[in-house]
Amino acid sequence: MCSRQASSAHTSCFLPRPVMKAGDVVSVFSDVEGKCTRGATEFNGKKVFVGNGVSEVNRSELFSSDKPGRGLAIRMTEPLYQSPSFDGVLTDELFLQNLPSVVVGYVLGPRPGERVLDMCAAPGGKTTHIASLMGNQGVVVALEKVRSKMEKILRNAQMLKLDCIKAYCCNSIHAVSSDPAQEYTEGPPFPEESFDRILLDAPCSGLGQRPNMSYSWSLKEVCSYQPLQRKLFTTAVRLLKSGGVLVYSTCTVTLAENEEQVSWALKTFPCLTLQPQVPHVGSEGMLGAGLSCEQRRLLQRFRPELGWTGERFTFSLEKLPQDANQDTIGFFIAKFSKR
Ligand SMILES: C[S@@+](CC[C@H](N)C(=O)[O-])C[C@H]1O[C@@H](n2cnc3c(N)ncnc32)[C@H](O)[C@@H]1O
Repeated sequence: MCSRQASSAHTSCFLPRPVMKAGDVVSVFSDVEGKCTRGATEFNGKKVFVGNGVSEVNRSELFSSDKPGRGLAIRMTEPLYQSPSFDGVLTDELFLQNLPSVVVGYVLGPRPGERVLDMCAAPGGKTTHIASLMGNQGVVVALEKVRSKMEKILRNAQMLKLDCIKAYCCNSIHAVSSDPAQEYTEGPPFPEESFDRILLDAPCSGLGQRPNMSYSWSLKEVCSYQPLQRKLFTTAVRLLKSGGVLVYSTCTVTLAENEEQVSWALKTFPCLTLQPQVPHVGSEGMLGAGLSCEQRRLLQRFRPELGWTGERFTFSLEKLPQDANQDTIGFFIAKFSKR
């Protein structure tokens, strides 16, 4: 951040550099490459303006302690992005999610008493939503490859008092047992056809996330997700009961990780059929992956372009504004049933 007073003082040789005090009007920038050192008084690196605000603290309170800063430093008065902060609000009752992620839970349509698998679950936003849609009745198995992230799911489930969630640290590619005699056990690996519903909220290139100040991945990294997603998808199909529902979602915008995956899935697994999604508030799937118009209409794509009109809307799934999909992160949802 930089003090507005400070920037005008830069033009004078005679005034000492003013030090930011509580109550000063300041401009806030994001340090795109993470190169600004703590407490630096000048910075010529890459930065992006995110808005203006008023400092709640003196500069010394921000930088003189050894500990990382906590609490509110700048009260934003002119933020560039309109999203309000829900940090720390009703943490034992709410889990903040973006609109497409909430839609995923409804599209999966879990019912009380069912056995549901969330294959890539941390930090558990969708897991906890699914469990609450089930009224905490049945089982939601949440798998996550990274142990510390899996522990976060457990903490979130505990905080929201959702004890039907069972979380395990597991590479979901290997979550299906190769032993045909294997019986269902609480944790992985599971026998084939173990679950009524499966969510594969796949690891992806994340190009739909916003605000995104910079993107430093190589093309090779972006392209690495398609094969990984196919391995996870193959396991998902094996673990799904006949008559079960599989939802595939990503928070990216590439054809390769979205429509091309659907096209591949329909060819590779003739037992799968695309299903209509309720609610359907996104736009249809993109051209270019060999899907028919009818198939593309069954998909849901959310667009990451800034579409903010300044109007506020009250969230209600029955009455979403027509252009709800224009002010969300980029996201993709496909729903399949298995014969
Ligand atoms: C898109 S995020 C999931 C977000 C989550 N569904 C939610 O709504 O909170 C993908 C997650 O999958 C995990 N992951 C990646 N590869 C995995 C694998 N092979 N098996 C299990 N989890 C994996 C990542 O560590 C990451 O936490």
